[in-house]
This record gives sequence, structure tokens and C-alpha cells, in this order.
Amino acid sequence: MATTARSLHLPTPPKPAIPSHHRLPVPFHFRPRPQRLGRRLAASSSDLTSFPDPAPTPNGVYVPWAAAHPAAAAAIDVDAATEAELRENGFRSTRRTKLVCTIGPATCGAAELEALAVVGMNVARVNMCHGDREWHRGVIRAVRRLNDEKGFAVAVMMDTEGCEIHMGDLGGAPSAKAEDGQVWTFSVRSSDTSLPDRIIHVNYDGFAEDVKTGDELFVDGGMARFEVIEKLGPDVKCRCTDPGLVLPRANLTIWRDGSVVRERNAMLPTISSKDWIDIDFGIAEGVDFIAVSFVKSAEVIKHLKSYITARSRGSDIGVIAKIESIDALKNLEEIIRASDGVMVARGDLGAQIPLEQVPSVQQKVVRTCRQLNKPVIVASQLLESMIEYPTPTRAEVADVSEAVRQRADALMLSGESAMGRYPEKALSVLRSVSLRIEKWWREEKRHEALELEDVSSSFSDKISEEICNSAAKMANNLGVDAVFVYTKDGHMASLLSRCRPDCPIFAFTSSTSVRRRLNLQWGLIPFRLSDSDDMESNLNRTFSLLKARGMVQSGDLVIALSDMLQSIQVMNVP
Ligand SMILES: Nc1ncnc2c1ncn2[C@@H]1O[C@H](COP(=O)(O)OP(=O)(O)OP(=O)(O)O)[C@@H](O)[C@H]1O
Ligand SMILES: CC(=O)C(=O)O
Ligand SMILES: [K+]
Ligand SMILES: [Mg+2]
Repeated sequence: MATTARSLHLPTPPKPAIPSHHRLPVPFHFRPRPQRLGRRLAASSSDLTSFPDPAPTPNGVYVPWAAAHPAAAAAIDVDAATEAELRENGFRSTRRTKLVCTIGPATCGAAELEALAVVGMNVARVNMCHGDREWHRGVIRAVRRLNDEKGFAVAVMMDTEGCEIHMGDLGGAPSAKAEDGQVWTFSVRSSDTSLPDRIIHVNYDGFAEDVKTGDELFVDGGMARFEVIEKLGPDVKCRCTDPGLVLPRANLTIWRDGSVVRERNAMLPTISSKDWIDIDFGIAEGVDFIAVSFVKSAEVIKHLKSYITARSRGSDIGVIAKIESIDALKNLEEIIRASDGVMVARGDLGAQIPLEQVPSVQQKVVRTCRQLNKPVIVASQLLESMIEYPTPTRAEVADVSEAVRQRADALMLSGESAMGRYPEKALSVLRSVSLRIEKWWREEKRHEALELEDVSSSFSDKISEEICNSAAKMANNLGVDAVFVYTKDGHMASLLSRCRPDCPIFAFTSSTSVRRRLNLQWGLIPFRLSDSDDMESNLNRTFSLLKARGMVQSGDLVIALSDMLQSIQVMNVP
């Protein structure tokens, strides 16, 4: 029975990283095979033969299977990259840690996006600090097209600009060098025209009033530093005390006597008027997540969530709270409770608290999120050197490994994928490090057992939670191959993910948006399945559909849960 089945699923070694010069086309073994992947299967395996593969159109774009066969209701969808991984490596070796890529000039083309999806991008992030409306729209639609045409299930995350203090855009220059001792002027005078060298526009009107002579000005958390030497009306003259590279729209923090000055800018709204316009745009474009920058309190998250509900009935956009300010740390637990997920935004966080405190804050946020059952993303500078170089530093690999060991739900690339020279390579480093560390910790049974506290508020939720806790324990003790969870809104899948079981979790939902949102959660392999109320028939259909696609085999041992029935079953795949 299961033993023989499992031996067929021996994990193969991690795939080699994609050579950097192979930007496109993607090496053959990473390419989803269009004739088998990215399509929907008919309701029973016998139907499979009656629908021919879609023919490529002259421009090489495959007609989506569902579009070619509208009469046959869609039966099951899974992300093409995951399917390839399942098929090649078997159940147990699928990657549990999810990967988020910031999209920028280096990756906004259809081919580049597809290459990232093939390597394992689960979520594409667009940062509203950069690029214009048309560019953002283009990226969001390109991701949707990729999903529709090539069978991926990449979710889209929109990240708000927020009310941080930042500089203007350097008059179109890609960067500027601040040299030791140079005097630069930071001015709140509005500037539509480009300013002379060393005169920098600052977006916050209260800037000149808030700073004092002798204050320190940190650019991007310390990439360059200045000391305020003179205030002249709207202009603040500063001397460079620590030379470095200044990037357009870089973030600015004011320091006085060893800590960040928060004067009136602490009163700025977390969501600016520009952010609200961006949020309306995100809702209209149907993004899956909105990440809110510089969250200070739970109220803003609650406010945004009710705004989204009022504006978009039926759609469920997840609101992600970015932890990147001192205020967020003060109200951490409340903020996490109010949100649908959290990002440890180490870039700005490291500019607001001493750098040596960032690792412990990361660990605390990751743990609290798991306790409160919210997905958590660890972001910024994971592989910073890969913006320029094709291999990471050993220290970067150790940092990524630590985030995986902490069992964060997801890791995020920023500049590495937005404007770096090796986006796919950086992503495959995250992928192979995740796979390796996850396997190591499973094999050595080294993960710290985390005593999970109760999270459910209603009795019904409590039943689901108990079922999931027991199922995860049983899965580990019995050595099952996978847990199957049939879930309407994804909640039961997330409760299972929270337990971080040894085996992967196949989550079946009938909702496309729930499926995309589950993409951010540890260990979940989301499937879209048009299921019925009858568990027996759901299971039989799932088994035959997955067997037909080579994703499970007879004899595999499975635990199946349903949120509707609140049931738990253990069985071998027939
Ligand atoms: N849409 C874009 N267009 C141009 N450059 C971009 C774009 N998105 C990101 N980048 C570049 O990649 C870098 C890293 O991206 P990232 O999203 O982390 O931005 P950031 O400016 O550090 O702000 P944040 O704190 O919001 O993450 C940016 O500083 C910018 O140079
Ligand atoms: C991601 C982000 O916003 C930061 O690290 O600051
Ligand atoms: K942002
Ligand atoms: Mg930030």
C-alpha cells in the first residue's frame, strides 16, 4: 500500500539554477508543456480523450482549454508550475515556502513574467511608488493573461506608496552620488521642473519645520547620510557625512540624539489621497492583495477592509499590513489581528529602528502571525547583491535559510526582480534554498514545536481548528502523503497551513479568487475544483482527475477534510 507508493515518490535532488545568460527562452525542462499543463480537465478521466489539445495559434499563443471547450464545465485547475513540480518530484518535495516577486522594468514583459512564473513566482507585486497608471495596468493584465492562457495562478499584490517622507525623482537620473563633505539642499518647494544638481525635492510639506540644525538625515536607511547645517525657509542645507548612492524617490528619515524624529509626519494619514485613488484602481483591476505601507494602527486596516467590502461586493481582496515603522511595532498584535496578512518590510523598518533589532522583530512578527493564523511575508534585501551579481553572498543564503527555518509563509524579492540583472536566477535561489532547508528540517525533525494557542472565536470555527490540529498531528504520525482539504472560503486550509505539517496540503476550492489568495500561504497547493455537496463523489472525482494527470497514484495515503461537513477521513487513493 502506501509504502510502495511512497517509494515511487522519492524526491529528486533540487534542480540546477537557471544559468543567468538563459534569460529567455526558459530552459526546456522548466517550461510548462502546453499540451499537458495549464488546462482544465474534463469531469471524468474517460472524458479526457474526447477533448483534443488546443492547437497553437500562428503567434504561438495557446488557446485556453476552457475557452476552446466551453461546453465541458471546468473540473479542476492547478498552477502549471506546481503541477510540473508535483509530477517531477512527487508529493513530499513540493516547495512549502511561497515566493513573491516585485515587478519592475526588468520583469514587466510577458516573456519575463512567464519565466518568473515557471521558476515558481506565486505572487507578483506592483509597487505604486514607482511607475505610472498605464504601466501598472499593463503589468496586472499581463499577469492575468499569463494565468488565463498558460495555466498559472499567480496572484497580484498592489503595494501602496503611503505617507513616508521621500525625495523627488532626481530629474530623470537613475542615481546620484553623494560625496563626503558636499553640501546638498533638501527643499519642500514644489518642483515640476527638474532641479539643479544637489537640490532635492522632499514630498513632505512639514519637513523644513520639523528638522533642526544638527539633525541627521538618512537616505534609504543609511545608503547615504547628511547633517543639517542650516535652515533657509523651505530649504534645508545639509552636509554629506557618509557618502553613498542616492536613488530616485529614496526614503528619508530624520534622526536626532540616536532615534528617529517623528514630529508632525507621525500625524500624516497612512493612506494618502493618492493611495485612495490607487486603491480604487486596484479594486477595479481585481488585484488579490493590497499591501498597506507604514501602517500605524489597526484602525486603518479595518477602515480599508470595510471600504473594499462596500466598493466591491463579492470580491475578496486581502489586506496586508506592512510592518515598517515604530508605531506598527507598538500596536503589532492588534494590527495583525485586523489584517489578512502581514509583511515584515525590513527595508524601511531598518531605517526606523537600529539594524541589530531587525532580526528579533522579524522572528517575533513571524511567530505572532502564525499564532494568529495570518500569512506573513519576509521582505527586502534577501538577495540584494544579486541586483548586480549572478550568485548570492553566503550571508544572503543564510538569511534566506533563517526565514525558511522560521517557517514564514513567503519570501519576497524587491530590487532583485524589479530592476536587477538576474531576476530569474534570484528567484531560483529562493526556490532551491527553500526546498533544501525545508527538506533538511523535515528529515532531521529539527523544527521547534510551537505550542499553538486557540485562534477561533466561534464554536464552529473551534471545531474546524481542532480538526486541523488533529489532522496535522495524524499526518505526521502516520506519515501520510498529503492532506486534502475541501474548503469554500479557504479558512480551513489556512488553519491546516498554520500547523505546518510534514506533508503538503492540497486545498480544493470552487472560487478562483480564493485559490489565488491561498497562494500566499505556507504548504498549500491550491486547486480550483467545481465540487459538489457530496464528499464521496468529490473524493472520487478528485482522485481520478489527479491520477489522470499523474499527480497522485493508487496507494498514496491521504487525509481528507471538508469544512462544510467538518469531517476527517484517512484513506488510500484507490
Ligand atoms: N515599477 C517600477 N519602475 C521602476 N523601478 C522600479 C519599479 N518597481 C521597483 N523599482 C525599483 O526597484 C527598487 C526596489 O523596489 P521596491 O519595491 O522594494 O521599492 P522601494 O523603493 O524600496 O520601496 P518600498 O519601501 O515600498 O518597498 C526600487 O527602489 C526601484 O528602483
Ligand atoms: C518592502 C518594503 O516596503 C520595505 O522593505 O520597506
Ligand atoms: K510601497
Ligand atoms: Mg517600505
